[in-house]
Amino acid sequence: MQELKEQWKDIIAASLKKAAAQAGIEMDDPRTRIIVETPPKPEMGDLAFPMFPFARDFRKAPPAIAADIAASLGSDIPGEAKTAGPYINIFISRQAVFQSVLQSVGEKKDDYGRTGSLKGEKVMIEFSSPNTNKPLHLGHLRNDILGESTARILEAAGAEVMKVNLINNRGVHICKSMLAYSKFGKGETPESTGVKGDHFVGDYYVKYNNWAKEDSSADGQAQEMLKKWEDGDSATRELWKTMNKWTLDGINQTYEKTDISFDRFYFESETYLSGKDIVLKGLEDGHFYKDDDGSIRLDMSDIGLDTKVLLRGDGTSVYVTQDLGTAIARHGDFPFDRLIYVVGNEQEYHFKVLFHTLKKLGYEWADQLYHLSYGMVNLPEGKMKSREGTVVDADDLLAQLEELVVEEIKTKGREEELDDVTGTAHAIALGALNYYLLHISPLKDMVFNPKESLSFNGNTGPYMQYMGARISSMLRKYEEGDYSGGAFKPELLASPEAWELVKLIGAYPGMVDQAASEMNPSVIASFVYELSRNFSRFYHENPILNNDDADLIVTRIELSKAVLQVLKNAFKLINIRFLEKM
Ligand SMILES: NC(=[NH2+])NCCC[C@H](N)C(=O)O
Repeated sequence: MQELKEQWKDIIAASLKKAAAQAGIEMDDPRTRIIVETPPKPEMGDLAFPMFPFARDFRKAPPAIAADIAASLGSDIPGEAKTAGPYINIFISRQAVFQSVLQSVGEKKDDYGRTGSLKGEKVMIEFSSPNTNKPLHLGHLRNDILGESTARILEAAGAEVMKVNLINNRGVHICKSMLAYSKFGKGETPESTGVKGDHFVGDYYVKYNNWAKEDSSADGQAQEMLKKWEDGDSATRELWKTMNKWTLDGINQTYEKTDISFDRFYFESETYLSGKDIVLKGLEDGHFYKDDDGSIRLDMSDIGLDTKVLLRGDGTSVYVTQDLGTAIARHGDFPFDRLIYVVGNEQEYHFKVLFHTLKKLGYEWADQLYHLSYGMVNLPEGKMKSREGTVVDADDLLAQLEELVVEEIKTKGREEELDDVTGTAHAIALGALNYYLLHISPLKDMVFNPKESLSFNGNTGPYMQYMGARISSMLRKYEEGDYSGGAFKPELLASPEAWELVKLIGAYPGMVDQAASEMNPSVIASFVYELSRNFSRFYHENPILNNDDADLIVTRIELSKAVLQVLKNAFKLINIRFLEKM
C-alpha cells in the first residue's frame, strides 16, 4: 500500500510540474509539499490530495487547480481520479493493489512489516525484574510478555533494542528464605529432592513465614543475617550464592519455556550501593536538601508532590537510590535514546520520583524515560488452585493449561495426526496465555480466564494458531496435488472478502509502526484477530482448491500464502508460536 501511495504522489507531482511548466510558472519541487489524506468515507476514494499548498504557485483557487490537474492525468494511470472541491480523490485500481501488496509480501517474506520508522534509535527496555526468594507468578507472565513483545515490535520498527532484567537478589526477604533453609533445610537440595530450584527456595520462604508467626525473634534474626551479608561474612555469602543460583536456574528455565530472553542481566547486589554518591553530589549542587533528621530529600512541590527521601539519615539507601545509580550506569553501558521500564502500576509514584530526580540532576535523557505501566491480573474466583492461596504460580498455571490442551487434543482424536503432542500442547497453551494477556490494553486490570483463553473459536491465541495451521494444510495439499497450469491473475480477486484481506495485509507495516509508537502490543493482537477472521470469511465464500479454474486456484493460493506470511510475522511480534499442524 505504501508503495502505491508513493507511486500516486509521483504521478500528482509530475502533473503539477508539467502544468506549471506549461503556464510558464517557476515552482519548487512539489513532491515535498504534497499532502496525502484518506477521504472520510470509502465511497470517496482511497487517497485524497488537497490542492491548497499550490494556490500561490498557480495564483488560482484550489478547486480550479484540482480540476486542471485531474483532467491532465489522462487514462494511463493505475486507478481513477475525481475532484471534490479542492481535493483530487483517487480510486486506486484494485488490480494494482493486489499486484503491489502481494508482490511486496512475496519479496520481503519474513521482513514484511519491518519498517524503518525508528531507525537509528537506541532503546533499552527493562522487564520481568523478579526477586530471588520466589518463583515467577501470573503477574510476571503479563510483565514478561509485555516486555518481550514491545521489544520485538520496536525492533521491527527499526530500533536497536537492548532487553535487560534487574534481578532483586539482596535484602531482608532474600535472607528470610536463607534463614529458613539453614534452620530446616537438612542439607537437601533441588537435585536431591527433584524440586525446581526457584520453587525449592520459594518453599523455604513460605516456611520462614510460618515459623515467624510462632517465633517473634525471626525478623530480628533475618536482619542480623542481612547485616552479615552486607559485611561480607563468607558463610552467609556462600549460602546466598548457592540459593540464588537455585532460584535463577529455575527462573531461567521458565523464561526458556515461555520464549522470553534478555540481552543483559543487572543484579541489585551489584547496583544497590550505586546512587549514593549521586545523591550526595546532588545535595552539594543544591538540587536536594538535608532535613532535620539528617535524611537527604527532594522537594517535589513543583510537580504537586510531597518531599521524597533519597538517602536515609543513617546514610543507607532507599529503593529509588539504587534506581538512580542504575539508570546512569545503564546510559553509560548503552547510550540509549529511550529507556522503558515495564513495571506494574503500583509503582507509578516510584517512577515519577525517579524520572523527576534525574531531570533535576540535569540528565538530558531523563525526558526519554518511560514507565510502561500495567494493571493487575487475577484468575476468576475459585477457578484454579494456587500454591500459597494468593499468588498464582507461573509454572503451575502453564502446566495446567497444557493439561487442558492435551485433553482437548485427545477428545478431538488429533493425537495420531500430531508428531509431538506434548510440544504442540505447550505451544498452544503458551499461545493462549500470551494472546490473552496481550489482547487488552496494558493499563487495564484483567481476569485471566484459562477456559476462555483456550477456546478454539473466538478472540483467542489458539483460534489464530488454528487459522495458520489451516492455511498450511491447504498449501500442503496444493503442493502435493496436481494443480499445475494456472497463472496468477489479480483481476480474478474480485470478491469483497478478498478486497478486505488485501487491505489488511497492506495495512500491516502501518500497524507495526502504530504499535511501536504507542508501545502497545495489543495493536498487533487485534490486527492478527482481524486478519484471521477475514481469512476465515474469505475461505468460506471463495473456495480455493475446490475449483475448476486453474488460474483462480493459483490466484487465491497466492493470496492465502501472503496471509500466512503476515500471520507468521505478526505471531513473532506477540510471541505466539506458529504451528504447521494442530
Ligand atoms: N528498575 C526497577 N525498579 N524495576 C522494577 C523492579 C521490581 C521489583 N523487583 C519488584 O519486584 O517489585
